[in-house]
Amino acid sequence: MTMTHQQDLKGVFTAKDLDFKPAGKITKKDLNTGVTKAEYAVRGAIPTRADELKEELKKNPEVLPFDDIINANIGNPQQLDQKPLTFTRQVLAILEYPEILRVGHNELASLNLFSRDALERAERLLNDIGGSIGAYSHSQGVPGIRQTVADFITRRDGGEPATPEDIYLTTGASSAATSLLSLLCKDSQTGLLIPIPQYPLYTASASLFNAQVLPYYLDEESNWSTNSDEIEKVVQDALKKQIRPSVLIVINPGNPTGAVLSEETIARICLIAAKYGITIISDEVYQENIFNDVKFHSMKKVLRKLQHLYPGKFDNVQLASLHSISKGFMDECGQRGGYMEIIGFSQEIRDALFKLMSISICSVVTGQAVVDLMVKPPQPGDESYEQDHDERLKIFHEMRTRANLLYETFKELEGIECQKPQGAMYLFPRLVLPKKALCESERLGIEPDEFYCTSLLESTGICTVPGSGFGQRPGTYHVRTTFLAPGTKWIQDWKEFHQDFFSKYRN
Ligand SMILES: Cc1ncc(COP(=O)(O)O)c(C=O)c1O
Repeated sequence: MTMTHQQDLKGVFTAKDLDFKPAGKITKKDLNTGVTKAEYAVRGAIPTRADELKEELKKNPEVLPFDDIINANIGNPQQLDQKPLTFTRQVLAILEYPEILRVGHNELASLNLFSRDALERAERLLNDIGGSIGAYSHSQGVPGIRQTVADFITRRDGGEPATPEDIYLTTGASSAATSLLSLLCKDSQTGLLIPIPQYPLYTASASLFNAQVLPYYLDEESNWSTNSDEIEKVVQDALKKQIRPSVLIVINPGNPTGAVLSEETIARICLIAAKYGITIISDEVYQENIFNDVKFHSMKKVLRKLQHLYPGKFDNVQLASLHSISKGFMDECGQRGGYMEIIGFSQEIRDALFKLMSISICSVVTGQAVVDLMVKPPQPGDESYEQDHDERLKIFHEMRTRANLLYETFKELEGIECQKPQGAMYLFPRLVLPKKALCESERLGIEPDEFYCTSLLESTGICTVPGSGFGQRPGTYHVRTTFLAPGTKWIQDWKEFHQDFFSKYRN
């Protein structure tokens, strides 16, 4: 503030006005306890330490036993040098600066900077959006983009129709999930059935919205499968304790497990939802990340099949399914885009959801455009098709090769047991740690898997997340790693670390 400005306020208060002791600052105790209780390990203590080490590497590289931090803690492929799809970025460049179009299609195409189909898509999107990505859109999202999403879902689900009225474009799947949960968590007796292990967005949201977590455990021995009998038992136990099992969260393909649900398992999940009136949130953000001859079945497709097969029985099932531009082949995590499809809800619930979504006006409009590009990539015959197809194939092969290499490496090692990769971007191996390592972690006052992950980070720069951040059966320990980091040296470094760790702590 300049002197003149300070002087403007001189004399505004009397001495009596200023005769008070300044009040203190707010403290943690004044906050929403839901926020204080919530935990999100993907960006927790170990990644925070990795950030400190990254700074240390810049200042004193010689004091650390590694040259780089490998961020295997979060599914963030472009942070790890994955190239964005060219078609996506060409369209976005024009959306950001439509003046480029004034140069003319032929001239732009001859520069080899923009393909003709990118120019056409950008024009169509600008038209649908209403001219500028800098303007708010409809609260459900741009109608033309919702139509593209509905067409995609219809194709994906073998012709089962989807409509733009059921689609919301969202600022990523996270915001779709938190909006839905803020609507559905009525009070502290609301129960959320959450798979364990799970992506911690869901337990953190349960804390934020003061709901009860009703954990259902996935079966590690059968490649982290979902057991519907286990879910039904959790439902019945909750009811006995006067907790309403209101929402069933399914993550398919799973994070952190990578497990992909069979059609039969999905049908059994729908049966529980139909029987007990539980809303399903099906998080399907990894639907394109499928490896090793496994097939993805959407919750919506299976539900529709059941509705045709057993008229009347499944008509009241309420489902919200989520998708995101952060995963698959787009991997545009930073652009923040996604969609949810809501089906089976009554008009009054749809109205309430619309009101809730309209409070935050609309989702990021460039993110909405990327959703359009995700669900409608270049097709054979389009100028970009070959290049786009090759770029996708490269991403797919690199991820699958590294997933399999990491899995094979873990298989060779003692004290680490890993299920075969099926989908998503992660492996979640179990650590069977020697007693001496357990004692050492106890002495340090940390969980054994946290001890392992911390030691891995400090020795190699590889940043992972301990299983405790995702939930695990008591007495078991895991580590979650992505298989996104480029190259294979880090896998070799991990192997050597693991062997040294076991030599040091072997009983
Ligand atoms: C299962 C799952 N759902 C949702 C998200 C968040 O997605 P978005 O970036 O679209 O918010 C993630 C991110 O890793 C995830 O693993």
